[in-house]
Amino acid sequence: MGDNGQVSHWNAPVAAAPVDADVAVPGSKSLTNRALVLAALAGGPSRLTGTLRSRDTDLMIAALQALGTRIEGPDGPLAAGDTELVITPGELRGAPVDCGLAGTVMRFVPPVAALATGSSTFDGDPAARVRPQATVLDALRALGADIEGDTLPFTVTGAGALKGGRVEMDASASSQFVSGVLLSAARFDEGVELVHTAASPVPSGPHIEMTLEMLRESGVAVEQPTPSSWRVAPGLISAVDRVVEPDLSNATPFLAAAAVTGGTVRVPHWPSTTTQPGDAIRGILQAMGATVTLEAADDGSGETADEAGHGTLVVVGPERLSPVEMDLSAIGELTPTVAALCALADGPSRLTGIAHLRGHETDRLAALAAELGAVGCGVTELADGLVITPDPLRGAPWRAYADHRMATAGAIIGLVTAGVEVDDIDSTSKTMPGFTRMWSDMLAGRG
Ligand SMILES: O=C(O)C1=C[C@@H](OP(=O)(O)O)[C@@H](O)[C@H](O)C1
Ligand SMILES: C=C(OP(=O)(O)O)C(=O)O
Repeated sequence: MGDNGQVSHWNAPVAAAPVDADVAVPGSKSLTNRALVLAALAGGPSRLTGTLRSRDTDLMIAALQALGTRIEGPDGPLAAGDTELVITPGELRGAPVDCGLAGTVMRFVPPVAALATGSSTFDGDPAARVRPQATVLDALRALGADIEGDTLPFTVTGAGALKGGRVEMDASASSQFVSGVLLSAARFDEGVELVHTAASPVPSGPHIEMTLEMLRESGVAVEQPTPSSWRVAPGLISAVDRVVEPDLSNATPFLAAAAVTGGTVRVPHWPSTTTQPGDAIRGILQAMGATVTLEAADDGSGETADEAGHGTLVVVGPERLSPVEMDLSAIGELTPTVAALCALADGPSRLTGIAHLRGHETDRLAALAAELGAVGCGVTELADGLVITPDPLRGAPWRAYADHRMATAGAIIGLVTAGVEVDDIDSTSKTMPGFTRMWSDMLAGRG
């Protein structure tokens, strides 16, 4: 659903020819929302450049503003399109928080509210009320917080400080439980020692790496004594200015467009090293037969992508896509794009390790099975994944379930299947409000 509560139908356009386009994608959701939290907890003002402005990041901005943080544009009060932000921490006070459907707001802001003075009531979209939440609230309770409720809506009543210390949790349902606690932990009196108790690793490992890397950039002492435990020392979170990388997960539908039409898509400013899981699309597309290269930026500097720290990612689609067998546990966010690619491959694919996707914006395994099935693809739902057996596809309504990545998966299928009608394309505003314009620009070859 869009911000205005309207559901917007969209006839996914068919590519009349192989795509050939340059596609610049906006900033990363995950980097933006971590940077905002760290800036709100820091010892002084920070500047954020390349900020993603979308529903999820605007909800994070609104939450932190309500809790007492000043967030402004480069020339004063924050305007809707500003991507350069000046963030000045303030005394934290309780306030109502709208999480929308944003996992990062639901899981990263409660620890901040526990450090505030007064009550913060959290709520969100109907679909957010069924997303896993209790793990992070139980951890905060064990660390000294006063919290009523286990799912949205819930109330955190802060006393201006939190004791902290050692806490155990089973974070199998979401890495965001770990990231949420770690991001605020330097401000707890005793810091934190956090232990994940399940035998299998926390999913979405790169997102935890992202948290650790950004904490270190902010001068926070963080250690990982074992693969499933983390220690954050109490201390100052330094104010740092950051430039947000493009959102590589949001680049994947466009790169998939090159792959499924046998065309070419170039994405500029692709980082040569990154903690973003979206970077893994390079290897996936290669395994499926595409040609993938990170070229030096065409900026006259003469530097290689490695020297410059970024380049232009070029994907050239193959004649036929090869099927894949993959454990996607570390990069679950890419599943809807990868599943759409698999539906267009020339043999059965098996995607596993992604049981936690059942707690994403929707149960993505059930949703992908239903929608790929509706357009004629053979799909078997596993407890932790999907077996996708391609068959000739036909047009049909494609339900997005308020999930931005389900909507973009429908767009990929629609490139090569006439009559795919996405019921709620506005759901893409969660992380990419300009999606339909970017998609038609890509099809028109406008970079
Ligand atoms: O920390 C983050 O920014 C995210 C972590 C992942 O969550 P899960 O571990 O719940 O999959 C990912 O899927 C989500 O889109 C963003
Ligand atoms: C799982 C996702 O989002 P969230 O941050 O809301 O968990 C996602 O964007 O794929």
